Amino acid sequence: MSKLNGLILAGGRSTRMGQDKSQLVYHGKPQREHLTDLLRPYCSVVFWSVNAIQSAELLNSNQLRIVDAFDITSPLNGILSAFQYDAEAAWFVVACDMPLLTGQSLDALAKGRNLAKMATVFYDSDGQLPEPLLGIYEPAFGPILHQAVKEGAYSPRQLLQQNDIQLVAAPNIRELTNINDPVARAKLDL
Ligand SMILES: Nc1nc2c(ncn2[C@@H]2O[C@H](COP(=O)(O)OP(=O)(O)OP(=O)(O)O)[C@@H](O)[C@H]2O)c(=O)[nH]1
Repeated sequence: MSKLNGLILAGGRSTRMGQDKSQLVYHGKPQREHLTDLLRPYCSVVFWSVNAIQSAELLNSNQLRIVDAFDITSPLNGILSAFQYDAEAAWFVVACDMPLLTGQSLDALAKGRNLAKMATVFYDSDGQLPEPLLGIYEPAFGPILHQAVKEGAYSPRQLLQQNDIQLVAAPNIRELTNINDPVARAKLDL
């Protein structure tokens, strides 16, 4: 079995929130740190997937990070850069903007993992489509992703729909809620 690395997707522009979503505090520490703690039991190492600006801000920190290596603004940049960093690892990917996430969901994904498929992900809240930004991506997904990005296909959901993946029912679909703007954040009971 290939080693499983963690990847916190933190490199988005957070335009709607107006501040870096990965640094918002919901559980006593910045979300990117909180998620690192949650992922650690499943992974040999956990990296933050960051853009160039964030990476420069972290210059004096020893935080493990992978800087976006491609000229696109998309979560796929982060995942592809991770495969470029280590093509033989599998990557347990978690978006930084799911503050309700707990180990319950991560456990369900880890237990539902199918090594013969390219990825193991949950159905999204409609129970129909795959939720791409929380999942385990096997090494076989790397070349597929590379090709897709080369062709300008940047929709992670579409990419999953076109490939052989393992879909798992989320134990608590609420945990997959994205919080993208201050209004949604204010409504959260955390
Ligand atoms: N590494 C990396 N992560 C990204 C990139 N774009 C989005 N993400 C991450 O993917 C997840 C979902 O991001 P979105 O909500 O689609 O985009 P966003 O840039 O964070 O927010 P908006 O600017 O408001 O759309 C978050 O965890 C982001 O940090 C990117 O270009 N690089």
